[in-house]
Amino acid sequence: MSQPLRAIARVEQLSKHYGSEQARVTALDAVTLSFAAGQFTAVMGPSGSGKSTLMHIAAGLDSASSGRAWIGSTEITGLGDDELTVLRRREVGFVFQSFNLVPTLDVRGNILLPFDLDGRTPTAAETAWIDELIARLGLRDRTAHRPHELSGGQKQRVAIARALATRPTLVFADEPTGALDSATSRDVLRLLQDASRDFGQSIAMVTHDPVAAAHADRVLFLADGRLVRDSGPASAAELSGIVLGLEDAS
Ligand SMILES: Nc1ncnc2c1ncn2[C@@H]1O[C@H](COP(=O)(O)OP(=O)(O)OP(=O)(O)O)[C@@H](O)[C@H]1O
Repeated sequence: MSQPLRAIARVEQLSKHYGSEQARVTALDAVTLSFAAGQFTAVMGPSGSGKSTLMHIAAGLDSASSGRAWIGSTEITGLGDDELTVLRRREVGFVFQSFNLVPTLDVRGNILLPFDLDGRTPTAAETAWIDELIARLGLRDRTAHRPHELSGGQKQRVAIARALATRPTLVFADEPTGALDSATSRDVLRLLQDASRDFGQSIAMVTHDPVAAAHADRVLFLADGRLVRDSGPASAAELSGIVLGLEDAS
């Protein structure tokens, strides 16, 4: 019998509300789920279903209205800012929809930022890995450019390289292929697959794209702030059918 997979991140009865009484929006409604260690998990669902909110709270970047969240065995709900920052810096990579690049740093400087923030320089092996990331993401001739000199897709690739640079245990990626053409998307998805298959990293990826989600080992579906389906690997056509059904129902 196979062993149950260990959870690398977990939320329990997680709710998030925005606004006050009359204008109250429930972004997450008592969601309980876990991301398994070493797995590539995609999160899909209609626009406004709570995907980004879930990722932000699970990564310790936003607070919950109620419920609990863990990274590994550490409960992050209620953790102080300093402890949370150290945990995130050591264990978590995040690709934001807005890329969040530092405008004054060039591409290499942005990719090296997690090391700088942790007060250390990369080892020789880490430098080799960063060079490989730069090559695989097609950024070799852009390393000395600053973000304002890059296209949207190039900025997104820098954000992905930065998130993977320290080989964090857990990577949260919010629409990591949203600004990319289909060939570059495929390269990024392969990189994420390799991160989980070859290096045991856990990937949680929000996407609207069934072709992207078809690269995952597992696909979670949110609708109206609730987890409504938990699927194993599936084809783009199957995932597309599920998403259309959820959109029709909402
Ligand atoms: N800061 C905020 N203030 C008020 N409402 C918010 C805020 N952030 C998100 N929401 C609301 O919470 C709900 C969930 O938003 P969220 O961004 O998590 O959805 P999503 O599934 O990621 O959407 P999309 O696919 O369009 O990116 C939406 O109704 C949104 O309008």
